Amino acid sequence: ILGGSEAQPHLRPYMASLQLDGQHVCGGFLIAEQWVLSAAHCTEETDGKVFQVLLGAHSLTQPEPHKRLYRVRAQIPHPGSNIHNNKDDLLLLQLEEKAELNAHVQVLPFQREDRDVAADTVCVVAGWGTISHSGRRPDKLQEVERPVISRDLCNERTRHDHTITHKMMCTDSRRKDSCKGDSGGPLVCGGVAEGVVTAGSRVCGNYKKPAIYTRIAPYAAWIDGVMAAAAG
Ligand SMILES: NCc1cccc(NC(=O)c2cccc3[nH]c(C(N)=O)cc23)c1
Repeated sequence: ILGGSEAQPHLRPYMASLQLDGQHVCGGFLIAEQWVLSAAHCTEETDGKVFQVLLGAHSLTQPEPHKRLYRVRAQIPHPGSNIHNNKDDLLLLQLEEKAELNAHVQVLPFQREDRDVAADTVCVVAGWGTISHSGRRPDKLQEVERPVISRDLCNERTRHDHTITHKMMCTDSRRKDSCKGDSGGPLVCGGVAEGVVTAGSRVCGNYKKPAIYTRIAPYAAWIDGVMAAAAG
């Protein structure tokens, strides 16, 4: 997160850190007791290794009550996701067991009504991604408020040049922005997850390249279907 501030500890108890060998790789968030939603691009460069999911954390390194690393039973990328574009950039992770819910570990509801969030709506994005252009990584969860911008503005030739579909949304990226390692985290508007951070053009903090999020509502049926099928 560029230009943000340290989150109030455990005020975002849905936040997950997707880790490999104890290293934070991507964000994610708890959508059900045994399920985390993140971004499919997060599995690139992991050469087939399975993530572990850290829940209940504020600091990545310090011991904290209710902080717990969960093994992942299954990682299910959206079938339409691919390495060449940002389409369908969603990843479902089934935890080995149900997460123990408490004040520090909670589910975040996601938007099910497929209607665009109005431009200028101020939303919040949080994560343990880089906090500087030089790639400095934080120990503690960061957050930043960002206004939604219209798809038309985001699709302008000098911005994302008509690559933003109705299943994506954008926020202004002038100075304050999501960045490397924030992918997979939720864009929260009015207490509801409306989008999932996607790396998009990978650029951070440049107003000419607004941040891109995968809208969740268009995928509600896919998410429900995967969870129901796995429940058996
Ligand atoms: N503001 C939008 C936004 C949201 C989330 C992430 C990103 N930017 C990256 O993720 C990124 C940035 C720089 C070099 C990079 N190399 C790689 C990589 N996978 O090799 C990713 C990146 C941007």
